[in-house]
Amino acid sequence: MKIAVGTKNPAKVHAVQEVFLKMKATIESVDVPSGVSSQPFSDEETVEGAVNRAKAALEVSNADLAFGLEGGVTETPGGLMLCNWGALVTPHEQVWLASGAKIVLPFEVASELRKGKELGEVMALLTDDHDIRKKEGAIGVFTAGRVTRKAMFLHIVELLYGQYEHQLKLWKH
Ligand SMILES: O=P(O)(O)OP(=O)(O)OP(=O)(O)OC[C@H]1O[C@@H](n2cnc3c(O)ncnc32)[C@H](O)[C@@H]1O
Ligand SMILES: [Mg+2]
Repeated sequence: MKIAVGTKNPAKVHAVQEVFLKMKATIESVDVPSGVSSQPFSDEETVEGAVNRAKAALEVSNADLAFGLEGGVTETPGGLMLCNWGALVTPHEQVWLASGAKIVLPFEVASELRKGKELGEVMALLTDDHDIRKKEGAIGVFTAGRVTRKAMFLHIVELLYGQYEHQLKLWKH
């Protein structure tokens, strides 16, 4: 089985690799456009980015399954929240969706984003680590390392592949 993932970001690629570790699968990571702004600002825009990435990854790789994973933020009554979405697409044009855990961003971080800065930039300045988005990410920093960006995406990939497996079981009956 060949699986594609529409990003080169190791926090996302490693999440997919870990889920398929015990299966005979080859994972191909491909750099594809999200087709949305570099800092998505709603659940709708973030999920659209995930679907675009998955479809583009499938197209360039000819894989059996393709994942698109996208990070963004969304305004809520409790404040600006981190939001993450994943999409799984098949060559039969089926699409499954799943979202990740959400936390409210600290006010200072939220206000920088509302001024138009990207979360990646803000987090790089805050942590003095240019590559923080490829490592524990904002969610890791603000949860004292308990839930890293990879762990959060791993959960999304499990939710996606689990839905696909459930569908396969129904077809066999
Ligand atoms: O290479 P890609 O796959 O694009 O990986 P990315 O880190 O840019 O991730 P997204 O495009 O999905 O995220 C959209 C924006 O939010 C930033 N971002 C999202 N989650 C983050 C996190 O946990 N820590 C730091 N930056 C994050 C990211 O740098 C972008 O500016
Ligand atoms: Mg990006």
